[in-house]
Amino acid sequence: MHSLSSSSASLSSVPSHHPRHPPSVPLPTLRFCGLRPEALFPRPLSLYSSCSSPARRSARRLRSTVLVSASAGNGPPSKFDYDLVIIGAGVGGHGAALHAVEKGLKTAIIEGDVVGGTCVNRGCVPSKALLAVSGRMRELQSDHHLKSLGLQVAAAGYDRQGVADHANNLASKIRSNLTNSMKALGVDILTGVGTILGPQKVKYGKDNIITAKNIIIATGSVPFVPKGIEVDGKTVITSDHALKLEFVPDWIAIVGSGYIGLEFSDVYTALGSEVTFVEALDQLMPGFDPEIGKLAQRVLINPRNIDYHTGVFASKITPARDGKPVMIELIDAKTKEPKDTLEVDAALIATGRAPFTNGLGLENINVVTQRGFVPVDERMRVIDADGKLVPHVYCIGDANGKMMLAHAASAQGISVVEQVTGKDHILNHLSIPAACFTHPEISMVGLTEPQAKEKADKDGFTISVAKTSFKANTKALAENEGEGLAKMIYRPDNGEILGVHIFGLHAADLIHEASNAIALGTKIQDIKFAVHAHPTLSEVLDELFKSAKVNSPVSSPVSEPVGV
Ligand SMILES: Cc1cc2nc3c(=O)[nH]c(=O)nc-3n(C[C@H](O)[C@H](O)[C@H](O)COP(=O)(O)OP(=O)(O)OC[C@H]3O[C@@H](n4cnc5c(N)ncnc54)[C@H](O)[C@@H]3O)c2cc1C
Ligand SMILES: NC(=O)c1ccc[n+]([C@@H]2O[C@H](COP(=O)([O-])OP(=O)(O)OC[C@H]3O[C@@H](n4cnc5c(N)ncnc54)[C@H](O)[C@@H]3O)[C@@H](O)[C@H]2O)c1
Repeated sequence: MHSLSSSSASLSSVPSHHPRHPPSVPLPTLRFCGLRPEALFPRPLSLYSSCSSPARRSARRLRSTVLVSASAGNGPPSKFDYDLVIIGAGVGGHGAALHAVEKGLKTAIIEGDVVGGTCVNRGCVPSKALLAVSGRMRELQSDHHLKSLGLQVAAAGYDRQGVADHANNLASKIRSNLTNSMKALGVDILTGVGTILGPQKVKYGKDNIITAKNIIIATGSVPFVPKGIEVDGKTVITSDHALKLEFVPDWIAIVGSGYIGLEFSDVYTALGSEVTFVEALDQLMPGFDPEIGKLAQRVLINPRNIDYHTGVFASKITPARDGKPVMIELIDAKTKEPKDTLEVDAALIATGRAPFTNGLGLENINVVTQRGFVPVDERMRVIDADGKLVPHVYCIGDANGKMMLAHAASAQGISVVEQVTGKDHILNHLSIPAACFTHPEISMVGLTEPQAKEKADKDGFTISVAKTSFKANTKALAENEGEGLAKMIYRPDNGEILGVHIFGLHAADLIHEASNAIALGTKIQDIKFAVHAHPTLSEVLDELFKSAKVNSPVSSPVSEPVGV
C-alpha cells in the first residue's frame, strides 16, 4: 500500500515499451458465421454492447443472406471477396464494421497489432480507469469536502500495482467485448499488417491477397514526439507508457497541456506527484473556450501541486541516467532563445498525436499524405496527389486528422457505410461533443466564443452568450459540487445553438443534450420547453436554454394533448 508520501517504485524495475507493430504472425483468420453466435460469446458491454439489440439481431439474419449471395444488400453476387475491407480494428474500424454488417455488407477487418487500437488499449479506456481512481482519491483526500458532508475517513492510500491492474484489466475486458461483438456478427477479423496494393486490392500478413468493393483506411495514430526529445519509456514517456502506471514519480514534467496532459495531471497529482506543465502557447489548455480554460485553471491547476511554464518549447529532453535526473531545456516559443533548464524525476510527452500510415501502400493509389494525414473530403473519400477522389477508398478516424476522438472515428465509419450502401451522408463535425475527464470534467460541442465571433463577423450575424452556474443547481449542491459553469453561444435572431461548453460535475454526460440538439437542428425556443427531472444536474442545461433571449417564435407545437 502506498501512502501519498511514500516513495515510488524503483525506476530500474520499469520494463521498456514494446514495439507498436510486432512482425505480423500468420495467425488463422478468426471467422464466425454460426447461426447463434451470441450463445458462445458473452454479451458485450457499454460502447460495444449493441450485439443483442433488435437491430443487431436483424443484422445477424441479414448476414446469413449475405454469405449466400456474397454481395451488398440485394444486388447481384459480388465479384469481390468482400463488399467492405477495413484496415485497422480500432474504434473507427469497429464502428464501421458493425454498421456494415447491419447493412448486409460482407465485411472483413484487418488488424496488424491488437484489436481495439489506441482507444481500448492505449487511450480512452485505460486512462478513464486511472481517472476513476484519481476521482475517488481526490474525494477521500478532501477534508473540507468530506466534513461538509458530515463524513470522516481515515487517511487515503493506494496500491500502485492494484491501480495499474484496474486499467489493464478494463482494457482487456473491453478488447474482448469488442472482438466478440465483431465475431458474433460475422465480421472476418484478419490478422496482419494491411497494405493497399491497388484499387480494390489489399494484402494482409505475409502474402494474403483479398479484393474488396470498398476499402476504409482506419489506421489511427501514435504519440507525436517533437525533435530533440529522447523517449526511453522509463523516465521520459508518452501516454502509451504512462497508462501502465509502472511508477509514480515524485516530480513529473508534463510537456503539453492539451487533453492528455490535463487528464494525466489529474491522475498524477491525486496519486501524490508534483507536476510541472511545459506549454508552447501563451496559456494553458489553449484548445478550450478561453473562459472555461480560465475557470479550469482556477480549479484544476492553481490549488493543486502544479506549476507551469507557458510560451516555451521543450527543445531538448534527456532521460535520467548515471544518477542524473531528467533534463529539460526550455526555449522561448517565439524568439527561440534559451529560457530555463528543468531537472525532474520524469517527463510525460503529451504534445499531440501523429497519424499512422506506415506500410499502408498509399503510393500504390497515388496518395500523398499531408503532414502525415490522409487527405479526405467531407465524405471521408480519399483524395489523391492530383486532387482527384480515389474511387472506393475512404479514410476515417485519427488517420485523417479531422477530429481525433474515438466517437468521431466511429461516426465517420458509419457515415461511410451509409454512403457505400446508397445513402448520401455528411457528418456534421460541429455536432460532435468532446470531453476531458478531469475532476470536475470539461465538455464542449461546436464553436468556442472567439470562433463563433469570427464566424458571425464573416457571415454577418450577431451572437449572444448565456451562462448558468452549478451553484444554482440543487443536485450539484447536494453533492457539494457547486463549482461549475455552463455556457452557450447562440444566435439570438433564430435560436441556433453555435456552441456549448460545460465545466463541472459530470460535464461529459451533460453535453449530449446540447450536441443532440445541434445534430438534429433543434432550436433554443423549442428545446427550452422540454421538461427535466428535478433535482438533476441536467437542470443546468434546462436553465441555460431558458435564460437565452431568442427573438424567434417556437417553430412547431412542442407538446400534443395526447392521452390527457
Ligand atoms: C491517452 C489517450 C486518451 C484518450 N482518451 C479519449 C477519450 O476519452 N475519448 C475519446 O473520444 N478519445 C480519446 N482518445 C483518442 C482516441 O483514442 C482516438 O481518437 C481513437 O482511438 C482513434 O480511433 P481510430 O480507429 O482512428 O484509430 P486507432 O484506435 O489508433 O486504431 C487504429 C488501428 O489500426 C491498426 N493499424 C495501423 N496500421 C495498420 C495496417 N497497415 N494494417 C493493419 N492494422 C493497422 C492499429 O494497430 C490500430 O489497432 C485518447 C487517446 C489517448 C492517446
Ligand atoms: N478525453 C479525450 O477525449 C481525450 C483524452 C486524451 C487524448 N485525446 C485525443 O488525443 C489527441 C492528442 O492529445 P494531446 O493532449 O497529446 O494533444 P493536444 O493537441 O490536445 O495538446 C498538445 C499540447 O501540446 C503543446 N505542445 C506541442 N508541442 C510542444 C512542445 N514542444 N513544447 C511544449 N508544448 C508543446 C500544444 O500547444 C498543445 O497545447 C487529442 O487530439 C485528443 O483529441 C482525447
